[in-house]
Amino acid sequence: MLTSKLPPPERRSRFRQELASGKLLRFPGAFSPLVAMMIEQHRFEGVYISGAALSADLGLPDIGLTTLSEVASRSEAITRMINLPTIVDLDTGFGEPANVARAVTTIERAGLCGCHIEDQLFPKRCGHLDGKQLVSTDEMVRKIKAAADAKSDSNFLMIARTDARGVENLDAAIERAQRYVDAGAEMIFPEALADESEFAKFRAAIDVPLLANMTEFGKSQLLSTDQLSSLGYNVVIYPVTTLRLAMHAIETGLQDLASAGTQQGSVNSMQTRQELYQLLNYESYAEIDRKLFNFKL
Ligand SMILES: C[C@](O)(C(=O)O)[C@H](CC(=O)O)C(=O)O
Ligand SMILES: [Mg+2]
Repeated sequence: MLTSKLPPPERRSRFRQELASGKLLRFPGAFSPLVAMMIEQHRFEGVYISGAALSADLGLPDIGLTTLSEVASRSEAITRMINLPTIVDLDTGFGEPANVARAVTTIERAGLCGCHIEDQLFPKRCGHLDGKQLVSTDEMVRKIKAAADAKSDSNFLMIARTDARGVENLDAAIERAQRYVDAGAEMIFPEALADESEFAKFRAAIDVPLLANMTEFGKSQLLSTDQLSSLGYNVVIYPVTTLRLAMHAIETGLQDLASAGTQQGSVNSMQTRQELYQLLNYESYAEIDRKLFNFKL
């Protein structure tokens, strides 16, 4: 109720333990605190805060237009309402190594368990589009070092994403990832790998935990949790899935309302009032009022 009672250091150390278990941890993306609460209700292991979903929610394309303050405040609002670990997408880190350091500090203070930065040249693109450009390996290494030094909780997870598979090739992506690990990245996010064999090659070459991005309508084959577990991946994100589901449902409902002149035909597809109140834990808020109004000196 109101806010999570789990202090961030405790949440991060629990997350580290889960990660060490070797079990694949599933992180669907949440574009709002309410969606994050539903992800928790459905017993997923964590929540991902996607740059693509966050910018789309603001009506903007995912080309690096959002500010650190916007990302931090949304991340904090989402993290506050759940006990699950949250990981956020910091795009290219909002600038040079010093900006990356400030971004990591800000996000850590917002209570998150980890973040990723990517090796694209600003302005960035969705990792599954053509025409991306990369910064040099040395430049990215400097950003990773700055990020690793900026952490104050050693359990805050620093993830490096490489977009090199789509720009150069798989070997170049592996080479970059190895350099990023040497620079202090504790997990690697290999963006836009094509299929199972590429996921397997990446796993064989890299010693730290790996994150798989199962975004729809992109360049990667959609692999199941069973496939990703047997491939040895540690975290899987479904970054824009909830937003795409919601937007499609909203569109269908609005079309129905416009054509029929009533939403009656869509009521059975809606979350009910009771379901919403349960998710919000409404009853325990009502309890505050009851206690106060029955209070006697
Ligand atoms: C993971 C990602 O960076 C995101 O912002 O969620 C995107 C997802 C997408 O656009 O589908 C990406 O893969 O670049
Ligand atoms: Mg992104």
